[in-house]
Amino acid sequence: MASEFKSIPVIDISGLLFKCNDPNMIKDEGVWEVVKQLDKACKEAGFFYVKGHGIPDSLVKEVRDVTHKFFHLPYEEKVKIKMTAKTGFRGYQRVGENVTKGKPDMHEAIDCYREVKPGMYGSLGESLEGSNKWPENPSNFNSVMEEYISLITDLSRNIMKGIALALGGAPDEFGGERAGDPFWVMRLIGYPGVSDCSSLEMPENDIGCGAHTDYGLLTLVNQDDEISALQVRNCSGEWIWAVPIPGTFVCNIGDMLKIWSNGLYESTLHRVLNNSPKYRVSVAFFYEPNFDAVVKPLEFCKQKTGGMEKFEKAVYGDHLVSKVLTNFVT
Ligand SMILES: N=C(N)NCCCC[C@H](N)C(=O)O
Ligand SMILES: O=C(O)CCC(=O)C(=O)O
Ligand SMILES: [Fe+2]
Repeated sequence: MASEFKSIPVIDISGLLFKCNDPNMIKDEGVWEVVKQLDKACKEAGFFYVKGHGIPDSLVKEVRDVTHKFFHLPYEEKVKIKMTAKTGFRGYQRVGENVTKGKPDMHEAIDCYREVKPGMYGSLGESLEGSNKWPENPSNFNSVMEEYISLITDLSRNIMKGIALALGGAPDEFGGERAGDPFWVMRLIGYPGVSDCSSLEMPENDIGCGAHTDYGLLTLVNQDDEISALQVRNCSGEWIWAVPIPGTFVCNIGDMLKIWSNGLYESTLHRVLNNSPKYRVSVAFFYEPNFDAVVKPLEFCKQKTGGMEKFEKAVYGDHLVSKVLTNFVT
């Protein structure tokens, strides 16, 4: 259970990154300094900022810039890459199309998933079969995103090595059949500001994205500077702002890591409210288990948490598909 945290910790992970490909990483003091902070943050909040992550600020900013440019285009242009069941749920959705707990969210988005080839995961993966629909406009969209996905995938894998150590496992605990061939999801999200909302004929709703937990392992959010919108719930039910800190990603634990850790780390509820007059963009990257991973509490986590399995086993792909299929009004 998340504690009564009042703010979200900031962790400089450079000490972990220096050594994360070194077979002797577990002997390194700098690594353990980071691991200690990860453990505390994952236990207390399930959320933390990372700085010293090594992805150039210019690329991180460019990803948001091209996303702003896309959402600024007229609807006719955006709908050219419309998301439907036929596109494997990849592509553009307009404001109000995504629903959380039965309520339309005040955001538009492009949903992207790692490619799923026909038949790749049998019936488990069928509804997500397809490849991403990149817009032609802005013209550098595709190349910027491909570079970003490659770097942020590596970064996520390395943070997971630190989290594996923090749980008391080996650095590669989340390799192999667990997450050695990680699935990923990326959502490019645009939240209209308050003044823009009134011009849209939408049911009144100031919730950019309703309260939810993320589905997989680890989420990294790249959010616009200056607008506070993301909120995280602590154990007293207070909503704590994840105020933007330039040069950082906001990271949080997903449902599959909650199961693997037998609840040692939890996937914390969060939501988005854009009450500012400015249009806000965020790009959420979800680093996930292998699509067909069978997820059940790790033995050493079970031992640390009273010896009983607190959660039923899950198949990651099943969990994802069941969420995706209920996220849209069709
Ligand atoms: N892949 C992830 N985690 N996406 C998060 C979206 C959360 C909102 C969604 N409508 C829901 O109800 O889950
Ligand atoms: O926009 C944000 O800051 C977070 C979005 C989010 O929580 C999600 O897409 O899962
Ligand atoms: Fe989320």
